[in-house]
Amino acid sequence: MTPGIRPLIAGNWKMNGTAASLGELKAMSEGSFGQVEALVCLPATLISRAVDAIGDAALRIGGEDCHNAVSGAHTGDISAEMLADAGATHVIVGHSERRTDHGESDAGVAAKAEAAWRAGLVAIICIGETKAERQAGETLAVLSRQIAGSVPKEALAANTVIAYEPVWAIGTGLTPTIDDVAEAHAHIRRELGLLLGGEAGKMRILYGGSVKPSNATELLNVEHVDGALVGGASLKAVDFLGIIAACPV
Ligand SMILES: O=C[C@H](O)COP(=O)(O)O
Repeated sequence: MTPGIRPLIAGNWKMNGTAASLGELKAMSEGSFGQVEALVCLPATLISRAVDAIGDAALRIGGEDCHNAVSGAHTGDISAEMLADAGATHVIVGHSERRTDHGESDAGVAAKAEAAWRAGLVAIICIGETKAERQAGETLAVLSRQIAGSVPKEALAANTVIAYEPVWAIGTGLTPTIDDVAEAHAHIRRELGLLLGGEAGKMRILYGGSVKPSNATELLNVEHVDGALVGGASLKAVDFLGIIAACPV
């Protein structure tokens, strides 16, 4: 954790969930968050129903991706303004599954972050190396390149969160060593400093990749790990709330 930064535990339901899942979300919203900010990013089909279901609970609701345009001929896409209209407060951009499945580039991710800000949303910008890149010793260089390309230099701590997700740790049950997490997060903080100056010291850097209640405390205790982006373990209230409870604040 970074002194003075309020931790964020963010769920990402990916392509999971129907109306039948709203009960689980309601149970999450009724949990205890303490000093933690809690967010669940949902498929677009669920956002407005989720916002209605949780009422005035502190749990925030976000989207998983947005187009960079306000509106137009982009079949199947959704704009940041539409997400905001549905009640979202955050949106994930540049998740590795989007970069891989939809060929998203660093420049495209930066444009989506700017679209998020335009709509008043917080952009959660994802970066992370593949297994091949790690094995080739390129992890830090990849992170530098992704930060330079995906994080607009106007980013503020108030409207931007960085999520470091080693691609090989997502949904695999594998996590980097604590030393590797510490090295990556310290590197990200340094690179953000070069790009953003003083804002970098206030910006949240999340770790993502096989976070669960049993490993959350150890990961969140690492310097410069200011929260988590959680996939599989965010689908069940008991697991998600377990991660929040494990947060060392
Ligand atoms: O966005 C979340 C991440 O991709 C992590 O997913 P996971 O917790 O299922 O490994």
